Amino acid sequence: MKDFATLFTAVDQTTRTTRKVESLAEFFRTASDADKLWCVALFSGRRPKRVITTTVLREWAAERAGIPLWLFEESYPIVGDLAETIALVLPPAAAHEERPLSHWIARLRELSAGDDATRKAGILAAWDVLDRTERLLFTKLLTGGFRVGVSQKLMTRALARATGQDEAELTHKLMGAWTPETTSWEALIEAHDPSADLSRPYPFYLAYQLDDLAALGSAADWIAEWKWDGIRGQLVLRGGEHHLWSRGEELMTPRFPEFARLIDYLPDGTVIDGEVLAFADETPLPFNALQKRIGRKSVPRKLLEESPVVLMAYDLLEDGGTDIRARPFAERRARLAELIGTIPPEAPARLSPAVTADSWEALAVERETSRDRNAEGLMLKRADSPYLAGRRKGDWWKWKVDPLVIDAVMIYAQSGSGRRANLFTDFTFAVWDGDDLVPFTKAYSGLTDAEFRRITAWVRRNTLQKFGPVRQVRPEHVFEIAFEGIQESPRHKSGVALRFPRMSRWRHDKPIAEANTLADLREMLATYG
Ligand SMILES: Nc1ncnc2c1ncn2[C@@H]1O[C@H](COP(=O)(O)OP(=O)(O)OP(=O)(O)O)[C@@H](O)[C@H]1O
Repeated sequence: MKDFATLFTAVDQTTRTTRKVESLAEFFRTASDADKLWCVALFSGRRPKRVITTTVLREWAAERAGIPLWLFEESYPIVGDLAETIALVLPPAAAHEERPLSHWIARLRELSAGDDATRKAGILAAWDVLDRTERLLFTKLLTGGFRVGVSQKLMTRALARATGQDEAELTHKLMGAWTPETTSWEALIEAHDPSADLSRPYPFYLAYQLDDLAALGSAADWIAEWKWDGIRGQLVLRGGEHHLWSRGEELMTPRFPEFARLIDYLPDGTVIDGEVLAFADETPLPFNALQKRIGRKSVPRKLLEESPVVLMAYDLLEDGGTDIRARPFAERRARLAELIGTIPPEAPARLSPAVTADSWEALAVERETSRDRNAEGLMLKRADSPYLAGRRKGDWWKWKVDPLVIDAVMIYAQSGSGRRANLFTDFTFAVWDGDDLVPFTKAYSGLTDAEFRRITAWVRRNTLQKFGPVRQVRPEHVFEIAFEGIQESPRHKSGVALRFPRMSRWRHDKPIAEANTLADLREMLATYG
């Protein structure tokens, strides 16, 4: 795994995006197909299952290093990373065995099937023949944690460079339910038979916050819709099956079993983009109703009755098995209206209606009624635009009524006091600045008691380091932080201070790479500060 270790060191030691892309592209040009496939998998969040708990691993590492456990425990906070601590305390390897990355991952799988004694012997034997960086990587993979400062987007850019394929096309190929166990490099990247994974979604198109209405030109070139307060979903109907994807590339199908009925009404080869919305008596319900159904794997009957959902459909990406994303939005929408028009009202799909007004002023008046409809404002979409991949400025704008929210990553947690002393309730949040997470606010309130209990259990299992009462946690969860105002502040590292920040939503649907950036905060400061 020497070449993968070299790649890891190269991307770990630079913050420069161009260098990272070059190193990754070099790996993709030279490694074997099996190793390239695993590299893509690891950098797109598809990690092998955890083989062993970190507690047991610490004991074995201390034992192998010939040091008492307390000394290992003392070293860990100084190094800051468990796999790195282990790599440092172990005695130098007696021999070196050069095997590819895919070999060591296959070995992990064998070990996870064995009993404790087999695992221990296998892990110690591996540590004995790997050099320091290779051990670090092997150990990271053992504990199921492989986090490096390389986003999926960067990895895809490097892959595009190495293969000569189009980046957006590759983004699409890498989506879906594949794992290195279920596919090959040839099938995934080179041959790419679309029927190989019938569930594969298209990359979601994401919007920007509207900053300058005047720059949009004539209102006649735009289609406005309500910005629904639900969760984004892409419904894929192919091969007689249905799949519902979240924008975080998570399959939500079992959580929303009611959408199975749509197979009876919509033709095979239909892919719809829309909002999953709690909905009763032809009226959207507040987000709370939907919240109850998020974060559970399956849904009891009672909840299905209490919180019924619809797919508020707003775009058609595939029609009769043909990718129609390049067609103008107005045309895709007209076809979507035709399809939805054939569905009886008891089936859970509606067309997101256009909000019509003959000028921006008239539309602004309509927008003021958003809250009464349980909508968050308006979405403006250019009528002749194609459906693009990812967040691109120009064709989709969010025009919210309450724009002061930011999606941030939780990085520190502290327990509360009094009644809440046994719960973690005080959190520090960060936004991205390049590849770094920069803390910018604390928040204490806004979650339900059940959510506080859940996050508390998670914090206990995912503490990276303790600083007195404060725990640094694995950056894994995104929360929407709502606030009343934003000001410049030289006292804060981020340069901004928020008024009355609170957690307005746990964004289970967002991966951390999608959290907001320091640049977004600064833009808010310029507009609302
Ligand atoms: N009519 C609509 N058309 C498109 N997106 C809509 C619509 N109504 C609600 N949405 C939601 O708005 C989101 C678009 O905003 P954006 O792409 O920035 O995602 P986001 O960061 O999740 O937005 P937010 O945090 O504001 O909900 C979509 O992901 C979708 O869930």
